[in-house]
Amino acid sequence: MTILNDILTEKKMEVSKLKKDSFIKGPEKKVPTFKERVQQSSHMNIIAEIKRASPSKGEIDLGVDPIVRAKQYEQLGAAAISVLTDEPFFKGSMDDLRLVREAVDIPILCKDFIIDPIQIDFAKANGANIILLIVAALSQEELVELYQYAKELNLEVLIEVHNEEEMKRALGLNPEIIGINNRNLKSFDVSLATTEKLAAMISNADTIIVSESGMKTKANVELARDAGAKAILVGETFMLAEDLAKKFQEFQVDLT
Ligand SMILES: O=C(O)c1ccccc1NCC(=O)[C@H](O)[C@H](O)COP(=O)(O)O
Repeated sequence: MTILNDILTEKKMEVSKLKKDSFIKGPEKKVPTFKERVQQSSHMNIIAEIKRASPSKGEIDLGVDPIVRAKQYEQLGAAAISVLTDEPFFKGSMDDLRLVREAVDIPILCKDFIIDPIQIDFAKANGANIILLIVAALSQEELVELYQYAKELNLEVLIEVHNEEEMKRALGLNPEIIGINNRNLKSFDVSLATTEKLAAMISNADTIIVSESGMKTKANVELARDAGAKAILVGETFMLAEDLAKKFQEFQVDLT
């Protein structure tokens, strides 16, 4: 059993309890799209994550105030904010996402393990602008169905891959945004070589490549940039940074 199997087992139970009619929909906020933010930026676009805990690290910052943290990320120039909404493995919640939505005016990624359209409705009702679809968690049929459903709802979709086979499946959708996750879901090892190897498979220059996980140093970010990434997704390093502003500045490398 991999951690993904464990997470998906939990997720199926969670989904069975979600009821569409019971969602309390917050007021919709008009914010720029992530794609627009990337197109207008000449430096590395940062998706800064609110991450209380993780399977690989355990507790990171259980008591983080999502409103304070989101405002800091926005002020420091984040292109988007990722909110981990999974509770059992990451100690996040949809309440976190809703609070962040009220606090900031930049796009928000609902970082969860989506296996059913009802989760997309739930994410949208709580203010998400971008949803994550993890290729490893879905059959191709499910991936296509969920992708199309999210697009119909005017959501942006970050399609996440870990290896060549998943990249081929993702490319079949001709997606606008592809996330290459550098963390091996079995071993939790992180290797930026994953971004180098998989980014080389993308021939469409308009596809926005997001290099995810394991960004610790400026050299890591430059390597991702040189491989073709226009954006990075950073959790742990920001959550544990002693000087968040300095770390942010270090990661906003020039893209030109
Ligand atoms: O972070 C984990 O331990 C993890 C384990 C299993 C599935 C997903 C996991 N993380 C989700 C993410 O993709 C990361 O939170 C995100 O890319 C940021 O990573 P990092 O900067 O290394 O915290």
